[in-house]
Amino acid sequence: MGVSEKIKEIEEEMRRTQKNKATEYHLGLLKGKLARLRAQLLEPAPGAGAGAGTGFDVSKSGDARIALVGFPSVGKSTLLSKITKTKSEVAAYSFTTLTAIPGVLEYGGAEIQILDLPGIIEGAAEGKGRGRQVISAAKTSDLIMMVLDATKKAEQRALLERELEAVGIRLNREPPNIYLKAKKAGGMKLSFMSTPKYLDEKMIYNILRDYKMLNCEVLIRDENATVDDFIDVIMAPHRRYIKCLYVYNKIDCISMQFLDQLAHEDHTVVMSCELDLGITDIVDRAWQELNLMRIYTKRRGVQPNFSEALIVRQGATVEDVCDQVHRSLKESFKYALVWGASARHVPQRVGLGHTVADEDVISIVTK
Ligand SMILES: Nc1nc2c(ncn2[C@@H]2O[C@H](COP(=O)(O)OP(=O)(O)OP(=O)(O)O)[C@@H](O)[C@H]2O)c(=O)[nH]1
Ligand SMILES: [K+]
Ligand SMILES: [Mg+2]
Repeated sequence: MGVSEKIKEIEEEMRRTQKNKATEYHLGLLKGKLARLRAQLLEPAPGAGAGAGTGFDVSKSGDARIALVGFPSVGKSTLLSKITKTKSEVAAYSFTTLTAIPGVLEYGGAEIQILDLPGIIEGAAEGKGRGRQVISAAKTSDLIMMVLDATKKAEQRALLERELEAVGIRLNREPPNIYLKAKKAGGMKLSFMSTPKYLDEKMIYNILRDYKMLNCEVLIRDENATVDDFIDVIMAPHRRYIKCLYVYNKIDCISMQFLDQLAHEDHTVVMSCELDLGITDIVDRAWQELNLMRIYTKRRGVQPNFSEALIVRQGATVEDVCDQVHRSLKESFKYALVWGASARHVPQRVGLGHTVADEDVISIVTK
C-alpha cells in the first residue's frame, strides 16, 4: 500500500471514530501516525533526481523570500508583474503559470525575492497537480502571501490553510512551548509546569512509544498544549512556522460593505490589481511582516545612499549593524551617530548596544 493510501485509510478511520473520552488515546495515536506519513510523502521518492518533488529549481536570492500561494486565477501573476520588473504570464484560464517564476521587489534598498507559483487545488498536499512542489516552495519562504479572490467563497482560505497545515507549515503561530530532548538511556522522563488541560501522561507516553522515543526528557511548559502541539514538537524538523499575509484581490468586483468586513480581518489586506488599488499598502505590510529593517550608512559630509541598505532583524543593535558592514568593525568602534526613529534627538550619539529602527541613518566613527 502506498503512503497516500495509508493516509486516506487513517483519515477515514479518524472520521469513523467518535470523539469521546474512551477514544481519545486512540485518536491521539492516529494523529501521530498521520503526521509521520505526511512527512514521508514530502520526501523525494528513492531514485528520483536531486530536488525531485521537493520544490522548484529556483535559488534563493536577496534579503528575504515571499511566496505567492493561492488557487488558480486569483491574480498571483498579475501581482508579481505589478510589484517587480518580471513579467509572468497572465490569463483568464486556470493553471496559466506552470512553474515558479521569481521576481525581485526593490524596497528602499532591500531586495525581496517574490516567487510566483502555479495555482494549487484541494488535495495539493496529497500530490494533486503541482501541489506538492508549490507547497515545498512555500515552505522555503520567509513570508507566505496567500492570494485570495474576494469574489469567491470564504471556504477558499480554510481549504488552503488545511493544505499547508497538512505538510507541516504553521501559519502565524509560534512553536509550542514544550521541551523535548532525546536521550541515550534513562527511559521517558515527563514533567509539567502546571497541570495541562488537554494532555495527560498516558497520552504522551503512548505517542512517544509509537515514535520509538523510549529515552527522552519532556517538559510541558504550556498548560494549553494539545496533542497536535506535542506531535509538532516531535516532528520539529518537518515543521515550519511562517508568517502569512492574506491578500484579497479583485475588490473591484465586491460591495463596499463586504470590502470593509474583509479589510478588518487579522493579517489581511485587500487590493485590486485591475484598478491599481492597495498595491503599495500590500508591499508595506509585507515588509512589516518580514520583521526586517533597512539601515543606511552615512560617511561624514556625504549624503547617505538610500538605494543601498544594510538589512538587519527587528530588535537589532548598532553592533549587529557593524557586523553587517564588516566582522572586525566593532573592534575599532568608538561611537555612532544616529538619525531616524530610534534617535531621541538628531543626531544622537550612541554605543554598540543602541537598538536601531527601520530606515535609521547611521554614521560609524572609529578609533
Ligand atoms: N476583476 C479583476 N480581475 C483581475 C484582477 N487581477 C487579476 N485579474 C484577472 O484574473 C485573471 C487571472 O489572473 P492571473 O494573474 O493569471 O492569475 P494567477 O493566480 O496567476 O493564475 P494561475 O497562474 O492560473 O494560477 C486574469 O484574467 C486577470 O486579468 C483584479 O484586481 N480584478
Ligand atoms: K490564470
Ligand atoms: Mg499565474
